[in-house]
Amino acid sequence: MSPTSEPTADEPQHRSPDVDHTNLTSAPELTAADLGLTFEGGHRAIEEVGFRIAPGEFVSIVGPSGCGKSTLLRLVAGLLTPTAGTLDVGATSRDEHRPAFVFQDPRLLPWRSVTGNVRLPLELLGQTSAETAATIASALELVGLTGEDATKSPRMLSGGMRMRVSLARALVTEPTLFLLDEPFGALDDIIRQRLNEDLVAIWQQRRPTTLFVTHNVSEAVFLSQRVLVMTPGPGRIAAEFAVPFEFPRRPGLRAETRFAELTGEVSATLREVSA
Ligand SMILES: Nc1ncnc2c1ncn2[C@@H]1O[C@H](COP(=O)(O)OP(=O)(O)OP(=O)(O)O)[C@@H](O)[C@H]1O
Repeated sequence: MSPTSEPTADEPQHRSPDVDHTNLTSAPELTAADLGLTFEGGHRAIEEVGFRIAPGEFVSIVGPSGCGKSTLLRLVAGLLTPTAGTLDVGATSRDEHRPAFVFQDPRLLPWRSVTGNVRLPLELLGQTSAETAATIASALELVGLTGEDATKSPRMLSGGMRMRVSLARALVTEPTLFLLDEPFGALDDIIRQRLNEDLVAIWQQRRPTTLFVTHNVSEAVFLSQRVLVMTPGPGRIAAEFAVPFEFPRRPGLRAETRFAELTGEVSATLREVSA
């Protein structure tokens, strides 16, 4: 564990021989220094947040409820503007990095089929149905949905499948910056674990710079190269943990002593900062 308020990530340190680094040229580096956000009305959500996230890195953020995790993600997405400090997403325009956001609620349009939902971001980019067919098929395959699923209406799908559609819709534009806000929080344990395994595989294949917010420490450790722990609001980054496990992450990792030990350490720190 290392307390951190300044940018500390060191890209080579997080490189793993088991991970494909070939797509890293387009993924952004994220740097924050003394970052703060005070909402209108005076509520300080986060303050003095500092980090450096390497291009293509997978970082999870854990912290007590209300500590500002979603606020931090919204700042990185450009949905909020910092009221203090600096945040650099490695480009003058966030569009350059095609950011994609996934929320706990899949937010599918009920009147559109699975394909129609996944096509939406491409339509917003002005692409026609003929142009998008192959891209949509590839996004659906990436998240484990079949051609038969593609024709279904969202109401015919389980919660886990709806989340797969939400992931496909986010991935269809091939984002280089991937932001996920507690996406699997409403799912049962087994479905959640499968989606975790699939998400790691997708990240390995595409290598977007990824920020993942979760309340679940075990999920954070399973997925990430690094876990940041935030204090209660106004949130700061109190500690960070490097996750040294090789990729791909196998389901059996969760049963290993080294996994339990690291999860225990992160949980203990979270309890400490929350006390
Ligand atoms: N638009 C807003 N105006 C004022 N305060 C807000 C606004 N949005 C969020 N907050 C407050 O800012 C703080 C941080 O909220 P945020 O949603 O970022 O926390 P969080 O860590 O993601 O919470 P949770 O884990 O419960 O989802 C909370 O106290 C919240 O009530």
